[in-house]
Amino acid sequence: MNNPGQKSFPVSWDQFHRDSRALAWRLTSVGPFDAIVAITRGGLVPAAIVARELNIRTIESVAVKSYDHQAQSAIKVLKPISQQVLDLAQGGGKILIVDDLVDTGATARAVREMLPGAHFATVYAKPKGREMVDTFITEVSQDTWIFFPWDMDVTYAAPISGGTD
Ligand SMILES: O=P(O)(O)OC[C@H]1O[C@H](OP(=O)(O)OP(=O)(O)O)[C@H](O)[C@@H]1O
Ligand SMILES: Nc1nc2[nH]cnc2c(=O)[nH]1
Ligand SMILES: [Mg+2]
Repeated sequence: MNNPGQKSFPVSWDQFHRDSRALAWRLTSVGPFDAIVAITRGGLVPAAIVARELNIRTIESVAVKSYDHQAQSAIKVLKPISQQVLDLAQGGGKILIVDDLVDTGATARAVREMLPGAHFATVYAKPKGREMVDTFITEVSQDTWIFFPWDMDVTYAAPISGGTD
């Protein structure tokens, strides 16, 4: 659930797929890329969609945890980027880092430090973190909580005019 006073922006699977495809389209003018690094867990789904669209077969993950539910805590690197992908970047390979969203930018900053020359892309961006991202599709306000389709279920909605059916 979102915090009181916070707006919510629920995203369906269809919309997420469309927005991730739009991100892939935008990235066609930046690539080609030799590898994708997905920031788990939220970056895994857009990374798969972008990889399919841009025909990228080398996909690495980095596990960074910055939130317990909606409370932000210190950044923890639970799984670093493999030496193979770091070597690829060192040797001049073009790396694309993908995440679902940037909020404060703390996660993006931490991963950018691991791969300074990489291109950083997210589907959604909030103003505080926008500067950390090279390419994104949709900006939402800082006081909005984005609900992703994998965090939601189909449920009853009361009529706009009130009542129960
Ligand atoms: O810009 P920031 O303020 O750092 O927030 C953005 C990060 O927060 C969420 O991940 P989270 O750490 O909640 O983990 P998850 O991807 O496993 O849900 C989201 O997927 C981003 O990775
Ligand atoms: N699901 C979700 N995770 C986040 N992590 C940081 N901001 C957000 C957000 O708006 N939605
Ligand atoms: Mg994440």
